[in-house]
Amino acid sequence: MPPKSGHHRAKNVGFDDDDGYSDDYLEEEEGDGMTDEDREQLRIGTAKAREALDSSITVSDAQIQESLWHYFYDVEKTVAYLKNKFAPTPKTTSTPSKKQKATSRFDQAASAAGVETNSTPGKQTTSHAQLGEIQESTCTAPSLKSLARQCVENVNLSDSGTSVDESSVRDKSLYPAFVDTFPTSNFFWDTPWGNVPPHRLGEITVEPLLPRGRLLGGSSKPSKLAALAAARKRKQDEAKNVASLPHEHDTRTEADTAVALLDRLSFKAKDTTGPPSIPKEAEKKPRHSRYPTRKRSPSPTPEIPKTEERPPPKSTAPAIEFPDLRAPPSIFASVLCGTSAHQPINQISEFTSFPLPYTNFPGFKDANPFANPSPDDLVLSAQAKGTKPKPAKTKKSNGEHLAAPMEKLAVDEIPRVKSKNLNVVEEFEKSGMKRMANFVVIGHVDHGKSTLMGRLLCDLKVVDQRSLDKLRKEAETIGKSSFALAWVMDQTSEERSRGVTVDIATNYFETEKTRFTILDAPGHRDFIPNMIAGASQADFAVLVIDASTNSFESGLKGQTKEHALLVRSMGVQRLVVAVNKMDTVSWSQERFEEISQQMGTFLTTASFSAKSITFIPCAGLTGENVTKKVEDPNAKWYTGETLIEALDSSEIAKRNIGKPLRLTIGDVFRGGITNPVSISGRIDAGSVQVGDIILAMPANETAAVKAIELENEPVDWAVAGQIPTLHLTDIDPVHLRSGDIVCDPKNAVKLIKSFTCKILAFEHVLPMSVEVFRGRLQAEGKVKRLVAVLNKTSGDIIKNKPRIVKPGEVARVIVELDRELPLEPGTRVVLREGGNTVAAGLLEVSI
Ligand SMILES: Nc1nc2c(ncn2[C@@H]2O[C@H](COP(=O)(O)OP(=O)(O)OP(=O)(O)O)[C@@H](O)[C@H]2O)c(=O)[nH]1
Repeated sequence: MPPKSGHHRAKNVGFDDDDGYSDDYLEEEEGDGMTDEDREQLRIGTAKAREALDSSITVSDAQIQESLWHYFYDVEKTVAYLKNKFAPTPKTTSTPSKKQKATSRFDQAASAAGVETNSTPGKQTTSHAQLGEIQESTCTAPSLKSLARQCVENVNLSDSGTSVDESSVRDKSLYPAFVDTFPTSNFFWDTPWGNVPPHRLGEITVEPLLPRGRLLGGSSKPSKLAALAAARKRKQDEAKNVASLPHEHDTRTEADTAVALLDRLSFKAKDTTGPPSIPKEAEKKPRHSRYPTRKRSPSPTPEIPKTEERPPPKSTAPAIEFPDLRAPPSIFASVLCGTSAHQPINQISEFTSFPLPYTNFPGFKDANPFANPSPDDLVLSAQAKGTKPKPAKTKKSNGEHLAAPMEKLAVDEIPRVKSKNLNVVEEFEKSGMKRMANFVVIGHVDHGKSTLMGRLLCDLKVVDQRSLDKLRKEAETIGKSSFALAWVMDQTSEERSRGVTVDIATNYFETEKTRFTILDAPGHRDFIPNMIAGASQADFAVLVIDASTNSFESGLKGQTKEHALLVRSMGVQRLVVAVNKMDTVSWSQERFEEISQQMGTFLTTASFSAKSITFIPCAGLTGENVTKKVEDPNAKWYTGETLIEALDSSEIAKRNIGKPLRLTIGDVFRGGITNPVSISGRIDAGSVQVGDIILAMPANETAAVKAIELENEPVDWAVAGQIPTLHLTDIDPVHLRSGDIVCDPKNAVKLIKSFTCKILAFEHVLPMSVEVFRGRLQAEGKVKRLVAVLNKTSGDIIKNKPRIVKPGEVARVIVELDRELPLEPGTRVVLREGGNTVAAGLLEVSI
């Protein structure tokens, strides 16, 4: 028969079914929905309870019935409750008048460390409606099956330690000792995290005895039905246990059970070595006279005992240890280290470390992993045996050890580049190398000098066809296709864009007899100094003349004559005259002979020997008669040499290899990574080898020759007539300029300010201001005095102290410089005035 009333329904409600109830539903069922059977049981129970109660106890029927209702018409329970509740005995101090918030574990720990807790006094009334919340917070430890049952009944027991309203305490009389002596806040007090002793491990399968709310559904307040159902279930369990226990007192048995549990937990409230937070006042105040042996555990206001007064803890007696304020070790750390670093060794037990399954194996316990050498030790010892180090040499004392490097720091004059000390003259003779010739290409602007040299290099395969095709394409791009061959020599962007040679361009080729160095000079008058620099390095000259109509004539008025005179005044005796662009005049024999006659007359006037002059008709653009015979039918009249044959047959002046080093710097290169300072120039006399110390003049600074390159190949030495590149060390680049003289420090060039010079006059020469050129070396000066006019051939004096020297005359003059220059007898100099060359000559004597 299904229950009809709420009471019946509550009896059949399992805990698990309670989740579906709400307070609203409870209120609705608690109306006057009692059945007749309920009313009859209440009436009979009331009569029996009235009989059992003493007359001294004043209680109303309604109160009796209320109790019967709670105890499911159990008269005996009801009477016990009513006696306890309404007995005239004085009220105990079990309920503090002031409700204070209990001290949490943290606060107790803080108190133990001398930190006052911030207890917040306040009233907190716990009602039956709050039962679930309280129980949830205090009795959820799964290991305390029986304890949880107690918690269900002791609704006034809270973690906060706050006593509840007197009227609402209905079960306190049943378990007062437990309530007063074991606040759950201390339950885990002596249990370090991760080191729960086995006997305190919880049983996960414990049935929930309390109605759950909140997260598990339902109301946050436990329903009355749920509380009654729990109480009924507890009653049934008690009935089973009571049968096997002495029948002295039911509640006492329950309390003893709790005491036994506390003993197992090593909880000694009476022990003087107990937790310092236990106040003595609390020990003096028994909560319930019926169970006076149990003391309440920490009071709300713990008293901090003085450390010095506390006796030393007995190691044998289990005691509650207040945790250190420092954070306990993690499980991982506990497994690794076994225990906290600051825990006393004598307290290390099996509970202080996380037990691992294999730790109980006898083999593991007896194992001593550090008894034998480790694998690393074995390997190291084996290695030590295999490669025994040789006995160390006796080390020098510290003083000797430090003295050795100091000796290396000694300053000496030995160059860092070691010289091979070669006899260069012998090396040169033994080498059997081809004769070497440097020629300068001179002539008026645009007469075809660069084009002619480009043709020569291409025909001699110095420049391959692919490179030439590339140059042609690039020249076509900017509309200067006719300059493609000239670009073989003119390699700077400025020269290519302007179509004009600016500086000396150097290139190399060789024939069967000779290794040639080309010095392509600029034809424009603005670059005469550069032309002079090139001419100063030349053994002979190639004068290029444009055979086109009017070009030859304009050249005579321009740099054709000037260049010829300059090279002659600088010592050049051999001259090859290339009558160029013969294709433009259809290889006219008349034109060629006209030019040859006019130029021959002029050149002989300029002190060139007729037999030292060779005229070659050619066309550089087409390549006719450059390296191969001309095939044009109009040129049948010419049966002479080609240009290359004329070059190869040129006589070369004797080298002054055995004399002291004299090198005219043609160019200075700075900033290379491997070679920070390099110079190039013709060796006028002497030789140089790697490791030599040289002297730069007029800077008067020495340097070491680190390396030598000749025609882009490294060599050990170089001799007069060659134009090497010297890589230097131990000198600042500021001391090296184009035109300076590099010489042997032991036979240095002197610096002079005035000298006697035999000149060939190009213009009228008077005592006058002039610019003095020695190659690229240049200085302001003046013709101070005219000494004499000389015979061109014999050099005899024709006239002393002339007032003027006419063009074409040879004279001896005294030149004075504004600054000192490295000059010596035999040096070729050029005198220029206002951009015109007025004379060139040979330095005779320094004054
Ligand atoms: N028709 C013809 N033109 C030539 C010949 N040689 C050179 N040219 C042209 O003459 C022009 C000038 O030639 P370049 O070689 O630059 O003359 P350059 O004497 O080197 O000039 P600078 O070095 O500036 O003094 C170019 O346009 C050439 O194509 C030739 O044999 N025949």
